This record gives sequence, C-alpha cells and structure tokens, in this order.
Amino acid sequence: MAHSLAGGACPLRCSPFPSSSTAPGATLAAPPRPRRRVLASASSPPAAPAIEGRGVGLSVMTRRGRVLPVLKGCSLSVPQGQLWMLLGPNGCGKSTLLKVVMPTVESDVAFGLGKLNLSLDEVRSRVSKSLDAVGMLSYSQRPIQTLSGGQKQRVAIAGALAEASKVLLLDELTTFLDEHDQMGVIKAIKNAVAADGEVAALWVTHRLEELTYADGAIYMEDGEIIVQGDASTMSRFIKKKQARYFGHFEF
Ligand SMILES: Nc1ncnc2c1ncn2[C@@H]1O[C@H](COP(=O)(O)OP(=O)(O)OP(=O)(O)O)[C@@H](O)[C@H]1O
Repeated sequence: MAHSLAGGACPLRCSPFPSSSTAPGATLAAPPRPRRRVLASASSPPAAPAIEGRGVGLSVMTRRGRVLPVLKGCSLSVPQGQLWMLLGPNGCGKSTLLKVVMPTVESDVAFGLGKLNLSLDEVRSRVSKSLDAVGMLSYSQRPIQTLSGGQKQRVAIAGALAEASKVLLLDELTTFLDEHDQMGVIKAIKNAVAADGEVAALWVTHRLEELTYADGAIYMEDGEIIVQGDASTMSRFIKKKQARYFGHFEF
C-alpha cells in the first residue's frame, strides 16, 4: 500500500470517534442560562455524531487581566455523513469553537483505520505504535489545531504508518517548516523506516542538507534520471556539480 503526503497545509481530517473537548489551557466557565433551540425533523432517525461538544466553555484573559468569556456552554452534534455550517455574526465565537472541537492527534491517526475493519484494541495499538515511531506519542490527546506545522506533518506520517503503508511518497514535506520542525519530520521518517524494516520512503526535496539522512538518492534533469547511488556518492556528485556551476561566475 503506498501513501503520498505533500508539503504545506496538513489535510484536515475529522475524527471517526465522537469526542467532546476543550482547548488546552482554557478556563472552563459556568454555562449561562441556555439560549438555544434545537430544531429537528421528527421523521429523521438520530445518526451517530462524528463531531460532538457538550457544554464547551472557554474564557481568555485580556492584557488588563479581565476574564473574557468567548464560549459559553456550547453543545453541538454533527452526525456522520452530513455537512453542517457554523453561522453567526463576526466575533460570536465560530472560529474558537471550531478550534476546540477539532479531533485529537490520536483520533486523527485512527481516522484512516476506519475502513480496515479492525478491533478497537488493534486500532489503539497501531495508533500508539505509529505515534511513537514519529515521536508524537505524548501528544495523543492534543487537538490537531494546537500543533506546529512540523508536528502536523509527523501526525500525517503516523496516519500513513498506522495504515501499514509500506511505501511513503513524500513531496517537499519540510518546505514551509523552520529548522527545528524540519529536523523533527526527517528524523521521524528515518526512524519509521529503520524501525519497521519493510517501509521504503522516497522524499522529494530541494534541501541538500537533508541528504545527510538518506541512504541513497536519485538526481533528475529535464525529465531524465541522470544518476543514482548511495548517499555519499550522491553528495560528492552534487558538490562537484555545484562547484562547476559556481566556477562559471567570477567573484
Ligand atoms: N486569544 C484571545 N484573546 C482575546 N480575545 C479572543 C481570543 N480568542 C478569541 N477572542 C475573542 O473572542 C471572540 C470570538 O472570536 P472568533 O474568532 O471565534 O469569532 P468568529 O465568530 O469566528 O468571528 P469572525 O466571523 O469575525 O471570523 C472575538 O471577540 C475575539 O476577539
């Protein structure tokens, strides 16, 4: 099974598991008197919720030390297989609510396993092994939206590993990442490949320093593979090529 991941924004995935959540560090406020109405068709049978929040409250501290309630006892339920819109005037709390009901790292990785008909124990085991392989096990319960770009990439890689993908096709995963996140992602891939022994990865990059982590490399020009070999051979080849290129210029 091959799994392709591209750089840039991580695809947002919804949890297969119902969850209610609050943002880390959020102050839970006592819910005010309910001001909500639930309108439902009497004929529609209740579907299992895919996104669920119960009594979610969140307050932030202003610079002047005032506690500002942003979310006040919000309860919502979006059934599986349906598209719902979150509406309301500017500043009413839509984006904040979206952030706090996002899936956790754990449920995001489990998402792809829904199609495999596995037992819950097997799902849990695969999720924790793959998160461990990319160094993200301690983040299992964190909402995806609270992660850095590099951490999101590592969670996406864990998702591919959990599905037992034997081939990882990785396109410029580190382009928009800072150096710390870049190292985290490349080490995660390196560990995952080394730990399993059966996984192979092909990594598209412009960052030549990443060659240090590779076992081998392939160099292309104008639609053709010019040379391929082990990492040290390829490193020498690239350095010679760069020297020839810079030799054309007089400084
Ligand atoms: N970290 C924060 N510190 C201070 N105020 C905050 C913080 N987060 C959210 N708010 C305030 O909470 C309110 C809700 O913000 P939010 O962005 O969720 O609203 P929204 O409904 O998505 O708005 P819009 O439709 O304009 O995008 C706003 O008044 C915003 O200024």
